[in-house]
Amino acid sequence: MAARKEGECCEDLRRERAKCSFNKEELTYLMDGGKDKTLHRRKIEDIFLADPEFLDPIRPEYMSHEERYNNELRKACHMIRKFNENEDMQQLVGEMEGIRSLMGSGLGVALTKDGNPLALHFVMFLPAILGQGTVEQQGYWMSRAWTGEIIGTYAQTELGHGTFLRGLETTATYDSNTQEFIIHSPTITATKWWPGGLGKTVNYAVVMAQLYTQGKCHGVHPFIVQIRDEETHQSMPGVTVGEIGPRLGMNTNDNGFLRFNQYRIPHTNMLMKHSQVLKDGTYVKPANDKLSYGTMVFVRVAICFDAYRQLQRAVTIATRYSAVRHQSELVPGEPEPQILEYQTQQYKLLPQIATVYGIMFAANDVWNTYNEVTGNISEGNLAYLPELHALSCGLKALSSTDATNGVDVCRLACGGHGYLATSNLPRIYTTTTAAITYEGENTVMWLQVARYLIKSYHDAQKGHRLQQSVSYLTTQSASAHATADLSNTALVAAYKQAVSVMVSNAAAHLQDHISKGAVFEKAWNSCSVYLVKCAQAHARYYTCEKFVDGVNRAELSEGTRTVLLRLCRLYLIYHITINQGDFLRSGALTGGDISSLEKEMADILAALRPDAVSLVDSFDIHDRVLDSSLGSWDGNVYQRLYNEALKSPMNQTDVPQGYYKYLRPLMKANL
Ligand SMILES: CCC/C=C/C(=O)SCCNC(=O)CCNC(=O)[C@H](O)C(C)(C)COP(=O)([O-])OP(=O)([O-])OC[C@H]1O[C@@H](n2cnc3c(N)ncnc32)[C@H](O)[C@@H]1OP(=O)([O-])[O-]
Ligand SMILES: Cc1cc2nc3c(=O)[nH]c(=O)nc-3n(C[C@H](O)[C@H](O)[C@H](O)COP(=O)(O)OP(=O)(O)OC[C@H]3O[C@@H](n4cnc5c(N)ncnc54)[C@H](O)[C@@H]3O)c2cc1C
Repeated sequence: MAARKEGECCEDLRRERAKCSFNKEELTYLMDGGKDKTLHRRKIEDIFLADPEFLDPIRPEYMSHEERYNNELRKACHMIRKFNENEDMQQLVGEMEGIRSLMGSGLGVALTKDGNPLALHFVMFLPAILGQGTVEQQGYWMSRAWTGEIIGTYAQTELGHGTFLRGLETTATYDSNTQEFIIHSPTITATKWWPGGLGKTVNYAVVMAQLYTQGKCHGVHPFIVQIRDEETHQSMPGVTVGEIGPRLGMNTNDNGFLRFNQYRIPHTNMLMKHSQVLKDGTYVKPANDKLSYGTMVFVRVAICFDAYRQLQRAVTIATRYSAVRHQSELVPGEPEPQILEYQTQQYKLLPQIATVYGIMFAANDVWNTYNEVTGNISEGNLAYLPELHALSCGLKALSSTDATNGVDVCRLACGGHGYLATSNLPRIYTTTTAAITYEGENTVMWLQVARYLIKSYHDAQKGHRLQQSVSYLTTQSASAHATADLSNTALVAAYKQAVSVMVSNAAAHLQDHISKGAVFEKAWNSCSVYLVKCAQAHARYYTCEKFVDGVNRAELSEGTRTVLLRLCRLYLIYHITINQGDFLRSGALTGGDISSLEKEMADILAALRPDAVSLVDSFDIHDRVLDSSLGSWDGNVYQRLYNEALKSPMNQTDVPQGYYKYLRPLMKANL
């Protein structure tokens, strides 16, 4: 694939690549999950990227809002048609996992650029049917939805409530006479607001609504609701639906609004895997009333994968650019160095490369936990649901925050050119930062993790056995740092000790407020800034541990292991130095330890510097997926920037219309 590997590259990048100390392909295989998967991914990329239908007539930034939507919808539909019409393709792409990559942060970002109008159909509508529907419901709805005969979204958030699900106002009232549910939006704040694809694309939605039957409310439940006519695509009588207007990014996801006026749907449209309403209106409770939140748990895990893939793209662009860009003087009189020579630039970029691996190892672990726990749930064992909930909230929040901050660091690391749309860093940023808000706003996610930590801490005090991810909360009094040991194992132990002491302090603060007369909830709010810090420290510890385990377990040649161990070590030290107060206050590390680690970090930056470009090359991101004038394989940065500028519609005429209309009358006013 010329754009990825064989193309001529500039002298700077050629020299960088010649310095590589490890086997790049090994790291590519590790990230993909094996050589076969890498070859498979490349084959799919070749097929889809060779298809001219996925090219844009002009840069989307130059199109109107509606033109952009139509352009992405055209490509999204072509993608599905290409997938459906060809059995080989279906086998090649693979089922859910493959189609999600076409829709999302893998190849998807090269095919549809600023949000795919069909994304929610695959990312949430189908998973909601699979996770919340009975076997019969899955059979009926999946066969229609899989081929695109019907297109759906997930409509939960309302104008008035996104975070607080128990506060949702849309109602689904069962009428046993007609065996129908009546879906209704009683207030303006009950209007569904945000669902992707809802604005103009979908004709169905999984609607989350307060279930009323036999005069009693049973909380939020999922219903399949037809929004638009299957023939005319007009909104159904009793349904008002539209698009919510321009957003910071993801503007072609056509996020929408939706209101219901006493709108009737059949009894069979309540998704009844976990709880049921019998035909006579009797309500049958689920084994756990949070099972109806299951679709969100799934997507939170998926977001961790999106997060590191977006960061991979940003750091590939910024690192290659930093090897091509020369600026200032390091030594007076000598040629201007590559900006990658500056230690401060290395400190911006190399921790982002390490973060990609940290999130990847942790995400793989949470994905395995998700599969295990959901398997247990289907066999009636719900014991590990709280741990899965805490892990998925924590990793979703950590990965989306780290990736967003990291993408912005990469943008800033490219100076002025990073601010240009053609660098693609602005779009990567606006896409990544959305994940901080959607699928559970991050502060709220941290507080869910904190709730689990405090509960577990109290359980430990009572002598109960804790679940694996928090088992360290029983050992906080033991000194993790008895010797001057600063090995990886000792540093992970230091992370554990720091969180453990923080959680114990938080529990004491809570108790203090309660002793002074505060009710638990008020005491909780008074401690919530610190509780969020505990949750963040826990998720960081967890990621560090998975990073160390992941490197130890990976089968790698010596050179490749060395470079990955350096990244792992950088990750461990970097987060200790920026949170050193937690380690010092808990006694997990001394000031002397931190000074040694800071010194070591400087050495690691220098040791990793020669491999920087090869490390991002090993992410194996096709130029079309990077879509950046700064980050291409060949490093031909300046010519690309210039060529892209020439394509601006403003440059198709020498003198703009505005000159004659506004500027000239002003400039010539006194003549
Ligand atoms: C591409 C993507 C596009 C975007 C799509 C979207 O954004 S879609 C829209 C995305 N929208 C969002 O993501 C909305 C975010 N908001 C929410 O998810 C919830 O309202 C909440 C979790 C914040 C609180 O919920 P609440 O007020 O009902 O609960 P509570 O705080 O009173 O806790 C009670 C107990 O329940 C437990 N528990 C809670 N959740 C789960 C779970 N999933 N599983 C298991 N357990 C769970 C909790 O741990 C606690 O246990 P404890 O301690 O008693 O043993
Ligand atoms: C790009 C995008 C796509 C989306 N797609 C969908 C979709 O497809 N389907 C769908 O249903 N929804 C979707 N959403 C909605 C999204 O899930 C919600 O916006 C999100 O859950 C946050 O809820 P909110 O907007 O009500 O924020 P709020 O809860 O109002 O948050 C505002 C502030 O209040 C704080 N806050 C709120 N509650 C608490 C608390 N208990 N403790 C401490 N602080 C608190 C938050 O931390 C935040 O700082 C999307 C949103 C975006 C931005």
